[in-house]
Amino acid sequence: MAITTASFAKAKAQGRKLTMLTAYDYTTARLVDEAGVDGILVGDSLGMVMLGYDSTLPVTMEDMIHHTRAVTRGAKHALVVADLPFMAYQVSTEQAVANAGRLIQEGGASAVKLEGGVAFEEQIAAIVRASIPVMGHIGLTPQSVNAFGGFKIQGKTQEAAQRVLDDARAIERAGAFAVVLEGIPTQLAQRIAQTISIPTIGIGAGDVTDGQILVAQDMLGMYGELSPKFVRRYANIGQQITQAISAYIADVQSGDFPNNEAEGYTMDGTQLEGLH
Ligand SMILES: Nc1nc(=O)c2c([nH]1)NC[C@@H]1CN(c3ccc(C(=O)N[C@@H](CCC(=O)O)C(=O)O)cc3)CN21
Ligand SMILES: CC(C)C(=O)C(=O)O
Ligand SMILES: [Mg+2]
Repeated sequence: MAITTASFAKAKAQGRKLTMLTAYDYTTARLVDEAGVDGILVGDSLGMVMLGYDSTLPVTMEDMIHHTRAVTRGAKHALVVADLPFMAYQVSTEQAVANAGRLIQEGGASAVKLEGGVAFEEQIAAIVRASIPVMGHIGLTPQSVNAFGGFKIQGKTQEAAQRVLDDARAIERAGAFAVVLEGIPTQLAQRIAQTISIPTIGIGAGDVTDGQILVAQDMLGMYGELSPKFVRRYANIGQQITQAISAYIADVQSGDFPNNEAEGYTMDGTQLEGLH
């Protein structure tokens, strides 16, 4: 059975931890989906991991739709959530609803995610009114990298923690079905998880949230340019890829690959005699 936003609420009610990972392409979506995660996020982190930018700010709606289409073709079970990129929802509520609609209609996503709480309560409520489920995202919101002066943990002082808690309440009030808590102290994440009734999905927010999310390439050891403390490395796929490619280069150069019996094709030799 396919996962829905109702499955997220049910998991929280039953105390079953929710699992999410990112995917940006068909092949990865299939692998992540077959392993059995509840949700797949087509994150705007694809700008860094897939496109080589040093932040998520250059990512466009066209980028998001292109990758979301690939992921939705590969995901048979998990709920696919797509990020609204920087400037797709900040300018006006009308633009926010229209762009959320494109991720659903053109991308095939089942829900959208946007960063911020109090400041975008109106946008969230309007997208929800258009029958599009919304996931909130607060704390270390990467689209605010310039305002934060870097990818810095948020909510460490009373004033900063109050802002994050107010954002969480605004997101719940606006009708979001879940919220990502990123890069905040575990004690603050616990307070938020106790205060709001919708599922909380943590990344760098400790073990107190209703679920967890990571960037797949981070936990698989395929993307070395960031090493946030919250990433646990479950494999070293990047190293395995480099080793496999080095072996291929050596085999071609030595004449070991290809082997004509194992990896080549033959024809009836008499057919060659007629060639001129
Ligand atoms: N591959 C990837 N993984 C991510 O988790 C991710 C992206 N890309 N792109 C968008 C944002 C950027 N993110 C980041 C990037 C760096 C840190 C980081 O270095 N954090 C410091 C904390 C510094 C402090 O204490 O304030 C760390 O040491 O963990 C955290 C989140 C999370 N997101
Ligand atoms: C890290 C997650 C929450 C995200 O927003 C992304 O991958 O873009
Ligand atoms: Mg994102």
